[in-house]
Amino acid sequence: GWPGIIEAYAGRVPVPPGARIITLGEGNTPLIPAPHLSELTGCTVFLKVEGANPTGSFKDRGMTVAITHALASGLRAVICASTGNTSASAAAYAARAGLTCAVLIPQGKIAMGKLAQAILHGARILQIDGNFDDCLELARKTAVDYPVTLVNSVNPARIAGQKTAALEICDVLGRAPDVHCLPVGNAGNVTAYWAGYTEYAGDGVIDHAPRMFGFQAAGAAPLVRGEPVPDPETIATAIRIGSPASWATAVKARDESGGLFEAVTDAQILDAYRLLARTEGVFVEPASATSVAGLLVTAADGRLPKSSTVVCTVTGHGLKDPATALEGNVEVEPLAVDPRAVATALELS
Ligand SMILES: Cc1ncc(COP(=O)(O)O)c(/C=C/C(=O)C(=O)O)c1O
Repeated sequence: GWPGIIEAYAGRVPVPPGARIITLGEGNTPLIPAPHLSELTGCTVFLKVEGANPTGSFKDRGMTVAITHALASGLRAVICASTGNTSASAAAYAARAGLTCAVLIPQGKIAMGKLAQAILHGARILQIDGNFDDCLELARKTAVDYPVTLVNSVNPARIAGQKTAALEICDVLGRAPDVHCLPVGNAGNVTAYWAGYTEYAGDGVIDHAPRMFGFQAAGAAPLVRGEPVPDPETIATAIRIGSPASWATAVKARDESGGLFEAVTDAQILDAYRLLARTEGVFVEPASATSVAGLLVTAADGRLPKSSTVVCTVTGHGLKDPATALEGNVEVEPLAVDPRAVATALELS
């Protein structure tokens, strides 16, 4: 069976010699055709469904490596700031490794599914009166002063693990896509994908790397505006980040790939969120739908050439954020108990 990304890509994902590998079988996620999005855009669109990872997001790819290194270092605790998915993943992998996990999250701005994961995995959870950027600053300072390993995506082990999504896409497609769409928050993932694609191009495994199209929520789009956003706001809480830690490498990925960063509105994100679930059968959390919202916008305005082969990474499972799924999307009325009422309500007749 699939051994997890460290073993599957041994030699490309460095771990300390003799280290005990901490894995939950992450990676090897579905790369599925998206016929409806292909029809809408005139492109050949695939979805890289990262919600299929063990804790329901792409973070597991990086966390298996970061926790393997942390365990080998001899330190007994890890720490991370998180909008939710990093903390869920760190908590799971730390639990498996027998390490203590401290997570700093922005008070009141974490989706319930993610909080449930951190709690059940036994993380020590501190809600900070501030945003993600404040949490990250505090986590960084704590890791300097205390014997804890910072496992945010500023940790290179995270990037090394997360690049394997790009490798998998090339291994399955037999080529790189022309364009890769993904949501961008702290910008570790766009950095990691670019690292993976350029590694494979450098090794001659693929002829060319794709153009990287990174999308941010309009209220949290520092890379689009070219300056930090002091008070980022978006319903896509996973990418409610105003000062990406991997700013420089994200800009490098855009420029070297001939790609772009673009902002999409919360309304466009929610439309894509519903469209994905209702036409492609794929339930993702709002931040993940940002990549599809961006695909639709750039296809409509001509920046995405027709007939392109496009991969959209959808980064987290929809179950992470049940509250948003229920908001305004459900007509829940009491129903009479006779079949006629059912048929009428379901418009079966
Ligand atoms: C579902 C989902 N989609 C996209 C992103 C953006 O990735 P990056 O650009 O690499 O940050 C995140 C990020 C989450 C955190 O940053 C965290 O969990 O602390 C996410 O959870």
